[in-house]
Amino acid sequence: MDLNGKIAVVTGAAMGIGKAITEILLQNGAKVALLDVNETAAESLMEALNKQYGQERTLFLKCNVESEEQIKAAFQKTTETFGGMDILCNNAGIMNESAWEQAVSINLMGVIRGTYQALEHMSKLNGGRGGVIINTASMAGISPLLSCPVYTATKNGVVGFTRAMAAASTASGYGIRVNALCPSFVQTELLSTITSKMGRFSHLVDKTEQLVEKLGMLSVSEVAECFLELVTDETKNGEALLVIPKVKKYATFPSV
Ligand SMILES: NC(=O)C1=CN([C@@H]2O[C@H](COP(=O)(O)OP(=O)(O)OC[C@H]3O[C@@H](n4cnc5c(N)ncnc54)[C@H](O)[C@@H]3O)[C@@H](O)[C@H]2O)C=CC1
Ligand SMILES: CCCCCC(=O)CC\C=C/C=C/C=C/[C@@H](O)[C@@H](O)CCCC(=O)O
Repeated sequence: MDLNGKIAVVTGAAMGIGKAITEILLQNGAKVALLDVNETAAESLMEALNKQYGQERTLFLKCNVESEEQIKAAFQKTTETFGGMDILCNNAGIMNESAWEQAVSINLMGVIRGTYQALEHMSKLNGGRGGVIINTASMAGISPLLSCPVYTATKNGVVGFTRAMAAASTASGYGIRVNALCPSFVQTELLSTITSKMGRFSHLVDKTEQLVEKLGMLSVSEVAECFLELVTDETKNGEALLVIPKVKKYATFPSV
């Protein structure tokens, strides 16, 4: 898929991995709607992006992925402004084992809400052009993180939802590919604040820090490069791409 002139929506776009994904989309010629709850971070990012790429290439929309209404309104505004929707990255996520219901609502239900609303604009069955949806899962969606059982569950859910939606899309003729991005630890604010968010598993923080030490840390741009591969390679559908420092590998699952 050639990204030039394509229209993309990224959730959780103001910081971290979402910001890097937004930047790589812009570098490759796409227009991007940035959705986020953090207006302050988004506004300073928008100022920089407008200078670099021009005001007509980006749009910030305040949107909490916990709200179906807000997602619906944001996608409608994107379509009205740019003339359609070709790419969705469901990226917004948190790690908080204390506020675990909110983690499920953002990390898993937010991906489902985003995907279902996107079908209204992207599915060929609804007059859309088709396209691609990339869900930011995690390595924890394939291999469990003992300090974060709920986070692990949400990311396993995202991988399962991605694989089933890809098959449903093919069988239904939506014309949409659906893939999951599964990075190991990435240098972002989410990772730098984990110690205060492990709730009842705080005593296991050392084990996670040892794992970070052992696996190493990815930069957001390394993750964005892998996102780009999943978007542009039209042979990829229903894939979970595992990204670890110096390792990039498509996950395999037992077939029954
Ligand atoms: N940092 C890491 O080590 C890894 C992160 N991930 C996943 O990558 C995604 C992005 O994480 P990071 O960039 O690390 O986090 P981050 O905390 O740096 O950025 C997350 C962004 O999402 C936004 N956000 C949070 N809740 C939201 C909501 N309800 N609605 C809309 N926007 C919301 C935040 O305002 C922020 O701009 C998450 O899904 C995370 O689980 C996956 C693997 C590793
Ligand atoms: C602490 C929450 C941070 C959330 C950010 C992420 O999504 C990062 C997830 C990254 C990696 C997960 C790896 C899990 C690995 C384990 O299942 C296991 O393979 C490790 C074995 C133990 C060891 O080798 O020490």
